Amino acid sequence: MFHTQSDVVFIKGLKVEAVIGVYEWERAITQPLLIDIALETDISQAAISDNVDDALNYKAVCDDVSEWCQAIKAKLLEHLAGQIADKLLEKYATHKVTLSIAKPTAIKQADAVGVQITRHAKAPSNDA
Ligand SMILES: Nc1nc2c(c(=O)[nH]1)N=C([C@H](O)[C@@H](O)CO)CN2
Repeated sequence: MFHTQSDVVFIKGLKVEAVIGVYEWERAITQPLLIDIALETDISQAAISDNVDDALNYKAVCDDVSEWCQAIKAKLLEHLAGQIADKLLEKYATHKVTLSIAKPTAIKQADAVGVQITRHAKAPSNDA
């Protein structure tokens, strides 16, 4: 489908404590993650109705993403970001997700390190 609108629901600086990392010592602790999410969606119905049931609910997204990060216990940020983007596209009314996940305490000499990815919903197939 071709999307002409470019409305976005966003979340900035979502803080999650989770098991993350490739080294053995990292598997035994939790570390802070800072997550930014932009979900492209059509907000026009919610803008008219003023009803949260018509909106892509950012509180629900925050709760889900926190739970998924803690459950996945990924080694690489790349794996975690890919899994979360796929789940958001599957569960929510969004056709494009941009997600960045930072580890603010991983590298002493850096404010933060991390990854940013953009994923699109698969186009519906024409197979009957
Ligand atoms: N591109 C990546 N590089 C690294 C990652 C990662 O997830 N993606 N992870 C680590 C370690 O877990 C690191 O955070 C420990 O300081 C190293 N490089």
